[in-house]
Amino acid sequence: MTPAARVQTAIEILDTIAASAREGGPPADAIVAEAMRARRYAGSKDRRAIRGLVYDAIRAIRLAPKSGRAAMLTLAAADPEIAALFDGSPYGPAPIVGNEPRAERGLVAPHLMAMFDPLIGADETAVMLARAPLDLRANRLLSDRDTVAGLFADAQPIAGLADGVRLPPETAAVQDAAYSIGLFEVQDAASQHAALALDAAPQHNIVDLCAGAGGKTLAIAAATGDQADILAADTNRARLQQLAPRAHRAGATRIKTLLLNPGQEAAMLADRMGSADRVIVDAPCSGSGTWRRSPELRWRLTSARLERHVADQAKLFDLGAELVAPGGKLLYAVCSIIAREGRAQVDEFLTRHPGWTVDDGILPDGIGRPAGSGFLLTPGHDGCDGFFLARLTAPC
Ligand SMILES: C[S@@+](CC[C@H](N)C(=O)[O-])C[C@H]1O[C@@H](n2cnc3c(N)ncnc32)[C@H](O)[C@@H]1O
Repeated sequence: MTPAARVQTAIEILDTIAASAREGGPPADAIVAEAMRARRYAGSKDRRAIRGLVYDAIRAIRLAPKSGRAAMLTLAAADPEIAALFDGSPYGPAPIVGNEPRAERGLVAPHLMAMFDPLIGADETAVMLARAPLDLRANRLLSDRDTVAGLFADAQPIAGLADGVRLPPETAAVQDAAYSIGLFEVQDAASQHAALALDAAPQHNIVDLCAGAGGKTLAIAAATGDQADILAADTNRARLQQLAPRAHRAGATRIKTLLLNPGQEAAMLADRMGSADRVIVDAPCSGSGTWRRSPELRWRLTSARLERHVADQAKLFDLGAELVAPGGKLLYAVCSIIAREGRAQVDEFLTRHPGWTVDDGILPDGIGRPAGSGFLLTPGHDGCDGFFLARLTAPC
């Protein structure tokens, strides 16, 4: 492909990504992968270049652009080499005419920035779109950190995580044979901290209420030596279905799954009420803590979607509390740096549930910062995804 044809391809892919962000369709990664499959003629250099242009544009622009061309013109305005490729050559983009509209640069709309947790200052926003490293969790059921670190060049231990291994961005770790036999999982340090903050022990009866594909479920199984009984529930069949094969690969044998029907969650969990020693609610959220990895989530964040998340989080927080045995613990987690999804949810929970108390010291020393009644992990302070965590103890 010519360099101009790569730019035109990036424009077409950005058109699809922007439409999908507006309509709540598939994520950017899936769209890019599909676009590459459809363009078999593109070589590996072409693919790398196109992917680079697409993600540079997504990182640069704060809202879903009106068109892929408007997005690429924003990059062209700052990069004469890209501007020169708007040359009207075959398969390339048409020449730039007059005052063609460009997409606006920036992190997110100002009204959304105003909702960030007060701990998020300019130092944090500067790194919220930086490329993230690839974090692994050595699976202690089958391996250990030194063995996993030894598989990769430039592997570093992650501070505060006995099983954490950090690799340079885009290391093809999952292509290593050790992955296919369960020696490690790909898991950001913040998610590893979240699983450990549950304070689970081998004798515990645990519910993971929003288990998804089981990232944290598996970390909890490993932390308890595969001795705890874990119920992994979720309303999303496609995600939950991934858990059984993942558990099998990881050597985790005591995880049961439960597919919940939306609206009937409490009824379907009726026999578990008041009986769990530990419950984790890793609630659906804006994903604003993961913009380094999924920068296009910014384009999906509207006030209406945020309101829906906040309402769902409060409902799941309450349902999680109903499941906890007297004196048991509930971990509330969101991969978000928006205060309403984090510290405000805990404040409101405590008003609705007098008698519950907040646990301190749920993270290793030096990791995270107190944020209201919980803790906030951030890319700038902790070098991991943004995550809000709070652990609460039920009255006896
Ligand atoms: C942040 S994700 C969970 C990620 C997962 N815990 C992990 O570590 O990989 C939130 C999950 O909540 C699930 N969810 C949304 N509404 C739910 C509900 N009403 N009941 C249970 N799960 C729900 C979503 O399907 C999604 O998988």
